[in-house]
Amino acid sequence: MTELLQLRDISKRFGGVKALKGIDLSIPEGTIYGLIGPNGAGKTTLFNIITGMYTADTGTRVLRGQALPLNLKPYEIVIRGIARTFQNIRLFHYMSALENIMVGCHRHSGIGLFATLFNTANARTEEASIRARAFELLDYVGLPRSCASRLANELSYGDQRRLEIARALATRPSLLALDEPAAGMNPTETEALRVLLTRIRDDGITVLLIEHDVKLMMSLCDRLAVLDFGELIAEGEPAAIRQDPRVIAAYLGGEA
Ligand SMILES: Nc1ncnc2c1ncn2[C@@H]1O[C@H](COP(=O)(O)OP(=O)(O)OP(=O)(O)O)[C@@H](O)[C@H]1O
Repeated sequence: MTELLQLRDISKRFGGVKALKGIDLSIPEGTIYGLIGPNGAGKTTLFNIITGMYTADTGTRVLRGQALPLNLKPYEIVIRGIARTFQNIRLFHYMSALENIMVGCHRHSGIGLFATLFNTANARTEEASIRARAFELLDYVGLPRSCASRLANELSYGDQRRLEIARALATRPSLLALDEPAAGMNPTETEALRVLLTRIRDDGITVLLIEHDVKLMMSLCDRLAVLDFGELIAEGEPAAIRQDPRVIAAYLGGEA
């Protein structure tokens, strides 16, 4: 399996708290990869380092063989191919669903300020192709066309989560990073999420997620990394993780 993202010796300290202690991790291309562990284990910190929200104190990140310097800003990480969603949905609430997706598509737009301001023929053609791509993504994540013109904050919770995924996909990432995507979802929405994430993986986009729903993670993920007190205590396929004594002691208890 080809490695998409390699992390080496990633550490992060907040004052006296060692949130991450020299994490080595490789995410293989074409997998759904899960981060699990008890509260305070360091999952969010690692996720935020991968997506550029936090700067690690030590370590290296390599995406498809290209170094991602630790001081890159979140938007620079997006440009290099890692897009994310947030635990607390962060859509542009007073823009339509379609416009939210179009914002993501603009990262690939080659049209400059002059063309945009003067609405040149090139700008109009580009705008039309961005709109068409946004409609494709709306369909892809399973949102009905009737959602396109509705304000993002008028959509149901599950649909807003789908819209966030569509906006992230619009940046054409090689790694889609999802922070607790099933939080607050009902069982029907969770099942639909599982189908969508499997499809995204099958279409060639690697998926990284943090999620507290252990049953979902065990059945959805191809591989899991387990953190505890800032250390990686286990890594592998769910079947092996479920039986790992350290994981059972630290996290799974009777849940596996
Ligand atoms: N911004 C911060 N400032 C200070 N301490 C922090 C900060 N972020 C995280 N920590 C501390 O770092 C440790 C790891 O926290 P982190 O949020 O990464 O864990 P987590 O595994 O995501 O937990 P949870 O499942 O509860 O979200 C904890 O001790 C936490 O209190």
